[in-house]
Amino acid sequence: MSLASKTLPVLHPIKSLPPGFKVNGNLTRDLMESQGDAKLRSSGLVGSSSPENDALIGDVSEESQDRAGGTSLFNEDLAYSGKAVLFEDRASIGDENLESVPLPFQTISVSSRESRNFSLESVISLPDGKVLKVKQDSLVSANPDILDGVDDLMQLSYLNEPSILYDLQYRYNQNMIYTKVGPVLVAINPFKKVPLYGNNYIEAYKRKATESPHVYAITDRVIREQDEVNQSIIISGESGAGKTVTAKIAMQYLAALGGGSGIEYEILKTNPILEAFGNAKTLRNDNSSRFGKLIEINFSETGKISGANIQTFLLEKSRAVQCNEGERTYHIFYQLCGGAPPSLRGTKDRMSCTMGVLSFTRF
Ligand SMILES: Nc1ncnc2c1ncn2[C@@H]1O[C@H](COP(=O)(O)OP(=O)(O)OP(=O)(O)O)[C@@H](O)[C@H]1O
Repeated sequence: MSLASKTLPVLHPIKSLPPGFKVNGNLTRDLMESQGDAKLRSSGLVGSSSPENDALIGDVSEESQDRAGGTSLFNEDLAYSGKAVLFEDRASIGDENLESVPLPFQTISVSSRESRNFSLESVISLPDGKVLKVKQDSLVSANPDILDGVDDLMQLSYLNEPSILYDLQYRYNQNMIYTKVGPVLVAINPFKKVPLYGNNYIEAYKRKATESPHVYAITDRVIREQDEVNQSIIISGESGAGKTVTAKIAMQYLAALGGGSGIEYEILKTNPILEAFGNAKTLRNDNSSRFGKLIEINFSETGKISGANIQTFLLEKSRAVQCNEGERTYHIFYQLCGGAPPSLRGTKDRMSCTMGVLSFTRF
């Protein structure tokens, strides 16, 4: 039977789920991958599965249907209607090819039905016109359009994995690689030059002319609050996430604000030396730090940098003598060989061993 031949009932948007509604469980990644991946993800309509949810979602559907009689309840806020999640119970529509079925609405919408094995299914119409059929217990709430690209994820009405990914991607597409989650800063590695750094930006954050999330903003707060108590910035992430670059950006801001004594340049100049002995090319990162680093920067009472202490630990020592296919040992070995006169290059093996011992004693 063709769905097009049916008269679809009017669908009413709801701007939030009934009070007391909870979504438990984890994102069903499989579902996203199998059901139109990015498009479904970008709709924010992907989610969790649990027996409780089955019951709860059943309740939602019924309650939504009850509410559908009173449309004024749902039309009160236009801002929420652009990307509304619609629930509607209707008769079975069989296994027809839903991809080709035109539906009479533009927004993301959901209709549900009970299949033979009693698990609820939903039909979702994406903004680009695609129609998908998914298990209803795999859906979570989408946020309204006005929350697209918020700079603090805490502002989202529905904080779930698809909503977070959608917001981060939305911002990333506009070169906004930084997003706040309360006091935490999330950075997406752009792997390209983004116009977010340099003196103009440093000045803007110094004068508080902008409040966009940024490493500069975090560092600025650290400088201002260190009068009261010592401050720390912890940078974490997987290999290649951008920790080293982020630390350098923070240090540049510290140098720009707390500079004057000249020590700031000495601190910045330690980076190439440490990286020569402790960084190497890996399959994930051409300049991977193979050691941990704790940098302490001291400020005088006048707010100027007065000294620094850099501790390194957990160097991956085995890399000095062996590494995986496609990876390299520490940069220093190649730099020394590259700069050595031809007469010395013939003794490369001996030089590598010597430098290996040197790097062990340094760390
Ligand atoms: N803010 C950024 N802008 C542009 N490119 C960046 C930025 N952050 C990181 N990158 C790119 O990503 C690469 C990897 O970053 P980085 O070395 O800082 O990662 P990491 O987290 O320190 O990795 P590892 O743990 O392996 O040392 C950099 O060499 C650079 O090309």
